[in-house]
Amino acid sequence: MYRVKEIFYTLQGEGSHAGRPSVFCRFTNCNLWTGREHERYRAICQFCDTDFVGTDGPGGGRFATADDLAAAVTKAWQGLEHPRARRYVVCTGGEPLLQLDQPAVDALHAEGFEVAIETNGTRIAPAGIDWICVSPKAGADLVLTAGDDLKLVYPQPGAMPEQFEHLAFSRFLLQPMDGPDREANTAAAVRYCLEHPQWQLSLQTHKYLGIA
Ligand SMILES: C[S@@+](CC[C@H](N)C(=O)[O-])C[C@H]1O[C@@H](n2cnc3c(N)ncnc32)[C@H](O)[C@@H]1O
Ligand SMILES: Nc1nc2[nH]cc(C(=O)O)c2c(=O)[nH]1
Ligand code: SF4
Ligand SMILES: [Mg+2]
Repeated sequence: MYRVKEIFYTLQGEGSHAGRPSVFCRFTNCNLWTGREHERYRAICQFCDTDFVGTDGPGGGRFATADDLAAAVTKAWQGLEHPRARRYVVCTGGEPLLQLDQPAVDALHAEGFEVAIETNGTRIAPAGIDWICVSPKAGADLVLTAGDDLKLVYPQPGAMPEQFEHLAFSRFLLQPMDGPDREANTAAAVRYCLEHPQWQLSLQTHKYLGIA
């Protein structure tokens, strides 16, 4: 059984694929926060910008099999067929690696999707995921130490960029922490990238655009 908060079609807002039309499949639950506001202060990850509790969002639900999940993702895709455009699904959450397993990845591939994931990196991933973005969290053990984007929310006391830049990723990105200090955090991330050109800036462009 897969539990999914919401499934929706939008542009990838973040990271090195920003701007790409994508189905987002947001799994419920996370291992670093319960998702309940009154428990945020004692969570390992306290800055989360996402509601991942329950299965009540648009397109959300409980899917008994991998095929059912893949059918729901397919239903959400709205792009026209074109030889240059592959269907693209971003598995996120919550923490998608609590639920995304090999049958789900295989079923999404069988529906013609390229499969991407946004993960906190505390769990290993099933084989065959086409694009892996790891966003490490201070105070959480990182076990997924290779992938495509290493996207660090900045600043995070206890998770300095230097700790991660030796890992086996194709790109290293700083994403300003959203919240009351977003402007200052954005300025600090810009400064950091200018001084340390192995890092590049990732903005949450969907928030500036006012889209999901
Ligand atoms: C909601 S998380 C879900 C996936 C996974 N649990 C993770 O943390 O990577 C999706 C992305 O949003 C980022 N994120 C969450 N809260 C944020 C915030 N307040 N400011 C900037 N990025 C944030 C995460 O670091 C992650 O890259
Ligand atoms: N547009 C858009 N892009 C995103 N990239 C990562 C997201 C996430 O919540 O994982 C996200 C999201 O929630 N919306
Ligand atoms: S690990 Fe990801 S989903 Fe979990 S609380 Fe942190 S940002 Fe939110
Ligand atoms: Mg988001």
